Amino acid sequence: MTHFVLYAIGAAVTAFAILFGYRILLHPLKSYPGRLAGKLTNAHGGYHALFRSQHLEIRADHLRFGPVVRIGPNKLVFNTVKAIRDIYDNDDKILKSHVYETFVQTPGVHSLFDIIDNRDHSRRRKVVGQAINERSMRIFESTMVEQIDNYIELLRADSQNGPINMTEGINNLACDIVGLLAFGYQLNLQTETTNYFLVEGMRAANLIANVLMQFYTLRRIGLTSLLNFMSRNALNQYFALLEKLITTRTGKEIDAHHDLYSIVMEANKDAVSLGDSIRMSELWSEAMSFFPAGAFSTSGGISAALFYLSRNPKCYRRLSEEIRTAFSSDDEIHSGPTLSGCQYLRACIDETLRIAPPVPGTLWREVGPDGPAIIDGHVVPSGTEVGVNTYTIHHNEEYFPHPFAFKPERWLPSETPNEQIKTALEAFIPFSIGSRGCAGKAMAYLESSLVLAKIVWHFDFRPAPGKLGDIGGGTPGRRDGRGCKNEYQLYDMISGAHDGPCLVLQPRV
Ligand code: HEM
Repeated sequence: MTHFVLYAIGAAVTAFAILFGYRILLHPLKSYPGRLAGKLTNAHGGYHALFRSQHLEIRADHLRFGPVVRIGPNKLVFNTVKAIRDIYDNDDKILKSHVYETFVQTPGVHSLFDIIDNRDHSRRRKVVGQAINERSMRIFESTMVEQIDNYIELLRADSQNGPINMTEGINNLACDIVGLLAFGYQLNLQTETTNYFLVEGMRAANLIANVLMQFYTLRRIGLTSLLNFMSRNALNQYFALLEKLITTRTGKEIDAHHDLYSIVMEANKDAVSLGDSIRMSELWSEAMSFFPAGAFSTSGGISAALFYLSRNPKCYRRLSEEIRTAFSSDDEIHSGPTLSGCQYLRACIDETLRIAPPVPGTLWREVGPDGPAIIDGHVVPSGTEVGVNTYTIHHNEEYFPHPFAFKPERWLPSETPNEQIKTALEAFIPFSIGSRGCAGKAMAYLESSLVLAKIVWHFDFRPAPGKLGDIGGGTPGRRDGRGCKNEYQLYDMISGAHDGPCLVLQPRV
């Protein structure tokens, strides 16, 4: 028995020595710079994903090693605009990485986000995209505004009780909106705690999914099944709610709401073949994916905008003046020429999405079987995972001078030379680009614009006094990329988790 154990240990040590030796000395990516731990194993990325700090690590790696870094045995990250185009706008050679399989709960049931095959994806996107494109938003806007108005009234009441940490309320608002869009269902997260477990569960699931994406071997060896078993009570609660959402919705007429269900059911009627229609299981998996994709991201952007506005009085004053001049009453705040004419508002939103991208990580792609692919002049073999880290490129001085300064003016043609704006736009990828870029961009801008315009119209606000006012910023003295008091901290778990800002709000009307 003892001999057997010794042989097993010896065999394992030898196997690892051979594997690590290969990865360092013979691997096709051997000449790329990077940390030794990353070159040896993806556990390195998994570790940083667990601490939600991979975006900070990757930025530090680029500062140390240059524009191309090997951060996993088979992974390269780039930090140039050329690489953005070569990776994310190159469907012939580059696919979504296999690590997106992490999101597939039931084999064969995909959502838009995790379909790997480009043709399958394109078919699905044509249908699902209809629920969140500009046209759909024109119909859905009144439902969205109703939720935002509830939020403003709750804020008004809460503002009497002292400073408010804005993160939770905005997150609940965004989830309530997505619940209505995805299922035509009123989750009431803003006013009740009954369904709150859904948000907490999805946050935990996001963290786990990100760790598994970075260290995919854990999924291969069955960790997902183990985690599902360990969290079976939470999962049962989740499935019970899902069933309720589904039965409530399917119990109503198709056109009872303008939501994903009505849009998909209508599209299915027109489907030429069975392959073109969306199965029920796929529809509901799609609907659930709207929460992390559409709610956590949008709420992250809005919270970050409030953080930066509250700390940059000049920007805050300029935005208030713009909004309060453009709209003489709350009722006037809706989509249309006046809202889209609020250029400073749009500049504030874009500057927030740059400085605190709600999806701050690296969106992994994989060089497909028709490789190699040429990425920023590098010949990258098939099977290699490649990406650009959004947080890092958004803080690359070459494209964004003074990258840690909140400067909405950098997006205004009246104040910044066209050439500089063009350069910035090429490196600006909060929604990613290409065929796999965000399908909900129109919704994200509409929701962010309405929420921010309404908050600024209804309230004066400033950071809470004392320690509360520091919530959301970094901690001076920290040397891990979180040392800046005036930088909104992102905790990368696909969509970035965040906290604060904590504000004192004073109703104006
Ligand atoms: C500020 C808010 C938002 C940001 C920063 C954002 C960002 C992104 C990014 C970076 C991707 C690409 C993900 C990848 O390649 O893995 C993406 C995809 C996606 N987003 Fe958004 N998003 C936002 C809001 C929304 C909203 C409101 C929705 C509506 C439900 C939405 C729905 C989607 C969907 C369905 C995809 C998958 C698209 C595809 O693969 O075809 N997003 N988003």
